[in-house]
Amino acid sequence: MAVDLQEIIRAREEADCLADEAAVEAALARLAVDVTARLQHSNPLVYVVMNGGLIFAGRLLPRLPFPLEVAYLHATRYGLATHGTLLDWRVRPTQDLRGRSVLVLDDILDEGYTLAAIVEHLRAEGAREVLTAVLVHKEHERKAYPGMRADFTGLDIADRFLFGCGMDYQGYWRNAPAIYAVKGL
Ligand SMILES: O=P(O)(O)OC[C@H]1O[C@H](OP(=O)(O)OP(=O)(O)O)[C@H](O)[C@@H]1O
Ligand SMILES: Nc1nc2[nH]cnc2c(=O)[nH]1
Repeated sequence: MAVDLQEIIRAREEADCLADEAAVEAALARLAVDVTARLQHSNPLVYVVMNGGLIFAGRLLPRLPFPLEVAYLHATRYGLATHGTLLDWRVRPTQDLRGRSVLVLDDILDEGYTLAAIVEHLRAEGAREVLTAVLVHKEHERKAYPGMRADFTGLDIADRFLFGCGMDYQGYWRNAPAIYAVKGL
């Protein structure tokens, strides 16, 4: 079905801004300090979770002043919907992970099933340790397991349907530099 671009533009205009550009920048700066302290001597392999992790990784990685390698994997469970279903692996990791420190970067930990499945897979492939970093932790009690959090979190944000900073609305607005909630969702 063709996308109604006017509706996409209206969604952005009517959205609530829950974290402005300054808040996102400050969160990235904090994350960079914490990730550096933890991983600067670990020669990590950094996995970007496509598509949502793309913008987060592009903004965080240049702030990390130590040697690291970057790779990507692609797993999705939302598609264009606002509710998640089964995880669909589109590109699995291909690197040799045995003995490696791995850092997974994604835009959001919502219910956490995506990150939980990715971490389980990377561990099964022999990674020495798997750490996770997300720009956004969504505040609710429906996590894959109680109290689930990433190892590094940029911002805790309300239980709304979000877009911007890598998160999409109907496939659009991943490019928005701040974090918005769709009106009514
Ligand atoms: O914590 P969860 O409830 O599992 O949801 C989080 C996942 O949902 C989004 O991906 P999505 O499936 O929308 O694919 P995308 O990255 O291509 O947008 C997001 O990028 C995370 O990977
Ligand atoms: N765009 C977007 N993707 C998600 N995946 C899981 N939660 C969200 C969300 O709030 N927004």
